[in-house]
Amino acid sequence: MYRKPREANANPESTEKRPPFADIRLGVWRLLVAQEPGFVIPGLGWNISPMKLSILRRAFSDVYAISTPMFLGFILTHFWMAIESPLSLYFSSRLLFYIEHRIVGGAAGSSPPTGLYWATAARIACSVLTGVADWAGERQTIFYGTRIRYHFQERILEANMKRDLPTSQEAETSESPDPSSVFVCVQEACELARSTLSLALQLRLTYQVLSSGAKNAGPVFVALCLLPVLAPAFMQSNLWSKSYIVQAINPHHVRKMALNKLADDDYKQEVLGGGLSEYIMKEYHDACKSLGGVPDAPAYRLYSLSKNALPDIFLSVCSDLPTFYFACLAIFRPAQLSLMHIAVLEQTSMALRYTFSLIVWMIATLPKLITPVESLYRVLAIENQVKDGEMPYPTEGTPNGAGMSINVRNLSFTYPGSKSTKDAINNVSFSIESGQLVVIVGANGSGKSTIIKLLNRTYDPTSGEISIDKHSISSYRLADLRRATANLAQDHHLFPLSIAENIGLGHPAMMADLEKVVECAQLAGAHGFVEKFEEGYKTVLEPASSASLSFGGEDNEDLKKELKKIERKIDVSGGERQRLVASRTFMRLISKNIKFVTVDEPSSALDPQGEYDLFERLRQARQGRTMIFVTHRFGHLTKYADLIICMKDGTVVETGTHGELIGRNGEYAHLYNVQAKAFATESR
Ligand SMILES: Nc1ncnc2c1ncn2[C@@H]1O[C@H](COP(=O)(O)OP(=O)(O)OP(=O)(O)O)[C@@H](O)[C@H]1O
Repeated sequence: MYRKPREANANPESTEKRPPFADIRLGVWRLLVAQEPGFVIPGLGWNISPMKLSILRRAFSDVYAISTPMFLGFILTHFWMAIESPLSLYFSSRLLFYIEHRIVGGAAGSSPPTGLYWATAARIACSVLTGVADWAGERQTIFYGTRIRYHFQERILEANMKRDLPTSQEAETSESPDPSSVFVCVQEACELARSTLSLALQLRLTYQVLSSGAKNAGPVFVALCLLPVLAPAFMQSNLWSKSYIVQAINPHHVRKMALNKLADDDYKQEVLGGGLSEYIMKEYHDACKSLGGVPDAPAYRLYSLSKNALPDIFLSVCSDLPTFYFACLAIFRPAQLSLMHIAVLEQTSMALRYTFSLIVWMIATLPKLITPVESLYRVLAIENQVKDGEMPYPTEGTPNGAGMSINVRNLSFTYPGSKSTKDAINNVSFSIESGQLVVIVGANGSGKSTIIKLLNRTYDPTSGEISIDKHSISSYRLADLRRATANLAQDHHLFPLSIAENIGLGHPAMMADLEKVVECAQLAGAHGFVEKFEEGYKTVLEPASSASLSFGGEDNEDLKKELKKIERKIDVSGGERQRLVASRTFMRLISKNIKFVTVDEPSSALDPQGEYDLFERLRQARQGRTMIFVTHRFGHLTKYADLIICMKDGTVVETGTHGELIGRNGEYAHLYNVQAKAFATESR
């Protein structure tokens, strides 16, 4: 059954504090309506706090700083639009006054008064200036708006680019700020100011014009014009200015929705294959029956449903009150009314109501428009969790071509927000000398990738210390460390750029050297398939979407086909993708700055030969650099390793060379034998 809005305390235990939201049941819905802090005008939804005002001030100062001349032009246009309506009204009333005087006064033979010419010229000038202001306003919205959007797009991109991974994973940074929000908000605030000024001038003028005829008619008329706009705010509940969550809680409705979804293509195979249609239809029918007519109309409509027709009748009559009032004046005080008064009444009653409703609407929406601006500024100000050091890397005196030496002591780490009760790695210690080849082995989840992430300073450890060339990793400048590191990871991505750029970005300084790019693609085994593309190395594999179909074009088959053609993407297999990413790493290895290379299982989709070749070529490209491999298929690598780190459940259980660890017959020997056995079985 439909139930009237009933507001309940969302948090029954707290009796002193205001609950953060009202909990309301409506039809099949549960509504959680935020009780927002700040100054609220009842019924109008005006809710603005000093914090929001300071954001608005900052938005204005930014918009002003982006282009002062454009800002001044923008303000001027709005100022004209504010005074235009009352000015036009004033000149219209003067014009009518002279027209009436001439027609009714019977002055047909005499020459017209100069005031008539002036009023006509002024009225025409107003119209011309309004045309100019409309044209300028439109251009300002597009060009000034675009300039402001570009400015904030760039700042957002810059902030996102600099943000480190742990900070990016915080909920606050996952919101995507809207670069248009600042201009939209400033525009709305200007329009609010403009409408308020316009309303004040309109009221003043109406009051003056009408009071000059019928005594006291001005204030009464104005009050009657505004009443129909104000009354609904106090008489009708609505959700349009409120923040709320709508949740379907009626179990029969929820089941109906779930069953309805089973018609989607995703479930086709199971539903058709399993012959489930009959069961689904029966259950759907039962759910509808159990719902028993409880309305599922949108919650906002149920919320504003009145108990009886009285408010609607009152509001309807209210909108005719100004006309009734003038009818009364015409009956009881006909001498005080003129043609001019009637014309002004006609024009102003509509204009006043429109401007006032606009203001009511804008004061309710402005705080909502400030919210995205607030979140934009918040996102721009977020500081990285991984703090930058000050020491340059490599330090003075480090021999050219020497790899990084690494010392790890009592390292522990838990991922931020992890629900696990165990550390990802716990009390890990090991040392790697400059130029060593290291292989980290261990079962799934044993902490191998986590170690790589800590060595690359993607995260900072929870406790323990990492030293690079005898100094704490956190004392070095992050940009220097990144410049000295090449990292080929398992979660690799292609950029929505050309293949040449995708590879060249490994070493941007040499990006223009296509020969080097091709050489690197050959090393990673990517050249063969890249050659086959029509556009070769210029091919863009994952282009950013650039076309869209208009709403009206949905039923135009030719347009739809054309869109498909435009959007057609060239795809590659998972293994080919891995080869392209590996090509980028070979490109990076050209740089003499690289002193540390990490290779974390980048070969899951490669065929055995591809994987073998990749590891061999990476190993050969080492040239004195320190290199760490993480891989499950380590048989062909560990025999070359200077150090094998064997991990289990987040701890290092063994370290040594292949021979030493096999001799120890522990965890490494166990993993190695499992692989060898599987291989022997496969080859039999
Ligand atoms: N982003 C993350 N958030 C929370 N926990 C994580 C995250 N990444 C990894 N873990 C957890 O940390 C532990 C170590 O994971 P890690 O990825 O380092 O293991 P691994 O040895 O590299 O595993 P695999 O061989 O499967 O790649 C695991 O228990 C894993 O569930």
